[in-house]
Amino acid sequence: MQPRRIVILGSTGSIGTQAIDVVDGAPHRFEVVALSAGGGNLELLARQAAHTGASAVGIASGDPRELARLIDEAAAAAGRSGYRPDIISGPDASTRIAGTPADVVLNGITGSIGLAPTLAALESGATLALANKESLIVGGALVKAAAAAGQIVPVDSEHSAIAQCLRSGSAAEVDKLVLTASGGPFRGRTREELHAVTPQEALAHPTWDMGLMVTTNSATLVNKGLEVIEAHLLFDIPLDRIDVVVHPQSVVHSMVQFVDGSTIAQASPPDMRLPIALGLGWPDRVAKAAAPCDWTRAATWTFEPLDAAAFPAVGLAKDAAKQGSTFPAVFNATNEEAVTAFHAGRIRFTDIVDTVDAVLSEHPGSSGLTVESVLEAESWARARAHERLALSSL
Ligand SMILES: NC(=O)C1=CN([C@@H]2O[C@H](COP(=O)(O)OP(=O)(O)OC[C@H]3O[C@@H](n4cnc5c(N)ncnc54)[C@H](OP(=O)(O)O)[C@@H]3O)[C@@H](O)[C@H]2O)C=CC1
Ligand SMILES: CC(=O)[C@@H](O)[C@H](O)COP(=O)(O)O
Ligand SMILES: [Mn+2]
Repeated sequence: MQPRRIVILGSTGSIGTQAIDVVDGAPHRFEVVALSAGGGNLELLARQAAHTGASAVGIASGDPRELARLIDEAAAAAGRSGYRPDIISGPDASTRIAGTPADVVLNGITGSIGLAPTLAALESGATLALANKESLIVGGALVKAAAAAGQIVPVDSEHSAIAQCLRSGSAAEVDKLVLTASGGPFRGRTREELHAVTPQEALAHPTWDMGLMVTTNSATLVNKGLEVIEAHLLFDIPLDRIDVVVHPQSVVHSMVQFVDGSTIAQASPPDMRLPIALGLGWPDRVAKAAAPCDWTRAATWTFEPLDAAAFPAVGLAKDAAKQGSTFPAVFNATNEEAVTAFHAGRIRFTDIVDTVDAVLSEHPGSSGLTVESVLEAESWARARAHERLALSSL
């Protein structure tokens, strides 16, 4: 059997680098044909290109001649002298790279900037292994309409877990989806105790090592809010039948409760290489993608309710999804701006979700959902967030 041709968007990030690990571990199953990144780490991208032999490499910003020079250097060091991939540069580089002929496109870009690449990957006919949850959430019905049945395979750990649990029952037998949340680094704190937490503390995730945006979103529980919308869109389950439970160990990645009272859960130590490998190989598993649970050692798994007073983000996200149209895009875009302001030291931690709440409550909505209306709502939300954040003080 020929190896599957894989495109990796966001190859220099947490998801992207782990995807290359997965490919390295199963060279008979996968080959990388194209890579893209933002351009913030040209050295790493050049080494990845020389290592994988990808035929095309894209960057959103940065000097393409410098990238070519670094690739030459990295290729010589890797014993691949003369290797010269096509280099594509500019804001639409990942969208163009997403159209490279391939079997699977992994979207590991951060943020709603991933929407156009997601749509381009779907248009190409390849399977879309989706880590970039934001593109599905902001694009909503647009992304779903662009996807053939089964064309989107979730990589997000909770949704990969649910997809695995759903193999044991039909959609009509599902009572509830139950998403687990680690609770983040501030689990157990009151709202008052959250005001003064620092960016450094927010980035100390208890169980996962991830990029800055998703790690911060885990600390505010915005990530879980986004994931409830993501589950609703991926699995067509109504929002009021999607619950969140706090599970600090991050070993049970989510569960499906069936109508007869049975619950099927997926468990494995927290390691994204498992859902990435399943996303690339779907529906087949990749042997030894990650270490399994060690059943010879004592272990305790705990579950507790979410404290919605201290962490209102999940409720806000559900409300935004119920309002529909461009509300989820406004939720996400405002959050992206507020997280950036928090890490720049301009606002307090609790201002992040308060700003999302305030901007959502001002949003007039949009009569239809098109790429243009999403982009317009996002730029309205980003501008409105900036106005509000300028008024916030530490
Ligand atoms: N990390 C994880 O374990 C998990 C992540 N996810 C989701 O996966 C996505 C990626 O997360 P993560 O890997 O942590 O993020 P990182 O911040 O680690 O990586 C983001 C990647 O996106 C690239 N990028 C940034 N801007 C652009 C752009 N304009 N065009 C193309 N590429 C761009 C970056 O390139 P560069 O930095 O080189 O400029 C980098 O390669 C997010 O949606 C996240 O929510 C979901 C579940 C788990
Ligand atoms: C690994 C993964 O899928 C992340 O999205 C994870 O869910 C973050 O953990 P919490 O949001 O549960 O803290
Ligand atoms: Mn997740």
